[in-house]
Amino acid sequence: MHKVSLPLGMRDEFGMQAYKKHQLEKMLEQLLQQHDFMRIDTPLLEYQEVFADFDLKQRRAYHLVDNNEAVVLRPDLTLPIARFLATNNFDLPRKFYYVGERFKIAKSLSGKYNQMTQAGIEIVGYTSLKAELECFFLINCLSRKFLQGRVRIELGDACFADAVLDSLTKDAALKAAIKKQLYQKNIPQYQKMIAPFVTGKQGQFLQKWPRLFGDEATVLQQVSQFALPAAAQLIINKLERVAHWLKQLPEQPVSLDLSAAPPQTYYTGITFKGFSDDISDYLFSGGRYDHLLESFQKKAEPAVGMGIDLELLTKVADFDIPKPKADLLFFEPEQLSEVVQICQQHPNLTLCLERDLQSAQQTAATKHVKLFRIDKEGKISDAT
Ligand SMILES: N[C@@H](Cc1c[nH]c[nH+]1)C(=O)O
Repeated sequence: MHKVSLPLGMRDEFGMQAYKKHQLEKMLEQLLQQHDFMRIDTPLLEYQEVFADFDLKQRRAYHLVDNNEAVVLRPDLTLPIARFLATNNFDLPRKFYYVGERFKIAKSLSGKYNQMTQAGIEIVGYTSLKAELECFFLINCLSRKFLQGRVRIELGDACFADAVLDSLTKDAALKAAIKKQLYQKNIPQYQKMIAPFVTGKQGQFLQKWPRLFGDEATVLQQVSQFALPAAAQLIINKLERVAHWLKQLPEQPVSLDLSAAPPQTYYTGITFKGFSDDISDYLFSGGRYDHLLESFQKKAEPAVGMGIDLELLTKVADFDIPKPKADLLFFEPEQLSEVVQICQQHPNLTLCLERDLQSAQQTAATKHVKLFRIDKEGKISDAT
């Protein structure tokens, strides 16, 4: 007998949950098509090199070998799209979307699956913050449509930490170590590392930094008390402007987090996450990545994108799932041509496969639907 269990982190999807995810995908696709996004499907398997510059937790990717070349099951969908853009001569700017599987070996006992369906968008070729605003506009649409407007948008900036730390030291290793402790909110270690700087100009800010997250107005008020290095202050000004624009969206809570790690190492500007306070993981995550295409081609292209966790959205989305309830058509095998005609005329009929009429009637009663049969003239009559 063969094994019936699945490899760790894998699952079968079926029934209502699978159907709901598919419906959600269709609705999402409709929204994105309406907003002029073009679909891209890239393969599941890519050369390992595609992900190499950005690590992307390669230790947690599925590594395979194809003709002596190292390949991986894609752990991210943005890098394959960057690879795709570098090899196809598209006129830019342009907006793309995708829906597909990504594979990442989850930490053991985390309860997470290793294969997840992710949807996402990539807006390529725009330097303006309007590209970020389109992401927020879409999050807001989806939040109101599926989550009663409960999605909070949290803003950050991938360059903020460096803008602060560059004013303290040139020591790259020290900067990396401070960031690591800050991002992990490992306060005792963080305090130890910033100790040499607390009497300096940024001292008070450094002490407060790990707690600078939460409602945007509160964080902006707190941060306004510090004299930040010029580069960091410019980022704060930008975040303040964006937060102000964002608040024009209906039912849209906004937060700031100045002490979180950027969700991906390829981000170069504003980063954001969308989550609902009653769910621990985030549903949306994205940012600007103006240098990513340089890994694949000579020319850099400005770009902004976001991933949408379709699994989580399926779990928490609240919407009426259209579930057609079809009546049954009982037929004899020699009536197949009549079946075709009748089904064309009555699209709400589905084939009843029971051998005899009595079993068909029982099935119809159990399913609470009507039963029809085909008479000698090829007409349908009620046989419930
Ligand atoms: N690929 C990113 C999301 C994203 C899309 N575009 C830009 N960022 C992620 O999985 O977190």
